[in-house]
Amino acid sequence: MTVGVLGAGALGQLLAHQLAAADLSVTLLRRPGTTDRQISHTLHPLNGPEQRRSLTHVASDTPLPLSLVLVLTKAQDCLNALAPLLSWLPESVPVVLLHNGLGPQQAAAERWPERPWWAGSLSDGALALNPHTVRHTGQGTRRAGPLSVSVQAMAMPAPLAQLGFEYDAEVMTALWQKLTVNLLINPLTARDRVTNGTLLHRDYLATLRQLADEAAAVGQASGHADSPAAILDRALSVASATANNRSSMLQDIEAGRPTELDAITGYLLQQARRYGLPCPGHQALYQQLQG
Ligand SMILES: NC(=O)C1=CN([C@@H]2O[C@H](COP(=O)(O)OP(=O)(O)OC[C@H]3O[C@@H](n4cnc5c(N)ncnc54)[C@H](OP(=O)(O)O)[C@@H]3O)[C@@H](O)[C@H]2O)C=CC1
Ligand SMILES: CC(C)(CO)C(=O)C(=O)O
Repeated sequence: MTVGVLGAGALGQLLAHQLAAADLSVTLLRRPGTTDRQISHTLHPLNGPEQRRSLTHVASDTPLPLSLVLVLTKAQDCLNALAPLLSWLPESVPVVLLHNGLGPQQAAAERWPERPWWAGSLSDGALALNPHTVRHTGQGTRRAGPLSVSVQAMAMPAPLAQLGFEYDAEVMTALWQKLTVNLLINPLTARDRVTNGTLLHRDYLATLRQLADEAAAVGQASGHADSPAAILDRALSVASATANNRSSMLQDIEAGRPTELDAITGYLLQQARRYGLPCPGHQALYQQLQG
């Protein structure tokens, strides 16, 4: 059986190489209408020489014997990318949503309630040098866990364990915590066009505190007991560990691509409206970065 990777970008290629290196069969699932073919891909790993592999590309609306699907599109593309695949994929095949941000996970589980949904997050760095060459720029932690109630008794699919994912029974907490990091780092670095480490300068502290306070209030209203201090500390330690990185939102803006703003700040603002909580700091960033 084969693992399907939907989203053949930076992270999708990295995980496809790593699955193939673990002797697992893997197929990159491309947009409908794409011609099926074998393509030579190159991985620049964290250590050691470059690796070349021939990877199979198949259009996502072509039925295949898949045992698992990893979804590595950007958040805003996730539901559209899933629709042609789920039109034929047997309902027993687990699907793992791995994009940043929140919102599409719940939307997918509501739209296709019979599916065994998993979700997770990675803090690796991966940079696509061209459509068939990827550089692994940072080893991160990887967590995944059940999203659907029907999956809660299931063991984690073996390929996830082989990729180094840790099982997390409370995956929504992990996703919330990753969201808070992205909420504090991504919009500010994208607005000011600065590296993550620039946010450690004292000029940013008052703004980061405000963003953490607002996020904590929304988190507490929606069931995440996360304090403003914990949110601020988490973001500052990630900014320090990734000081030279340009956040994914900044990279998207610089490349003229759509950003994941709606699944990050947009998601928080949607929850804030639901609970009647003001979030002027996040609202201002959203307006500055929108469109
Ligand atoms: N890169 C990184 O270091 C990290 C990324 N992440 C998160 O992982 C996710 C993926 O990131 P990344 O790999 O950088 O993103 P990329 O933009 O590099 O890749 C996204 C891929 O999704 C594909 N795609 C979009 N729509 C469809 C569709 N309808 N059908 C099939 N494929 C589709 C795109 O295909 P096409 O080429 O045809 O446009 C593209 O190859 C994001 O949520 C990101 O925030 C998390 C941690 C680190
Ligand atoms: C952790 C962080 C902020 C690293 O740059 C990230 O997830 C991103 O850029 O989207």
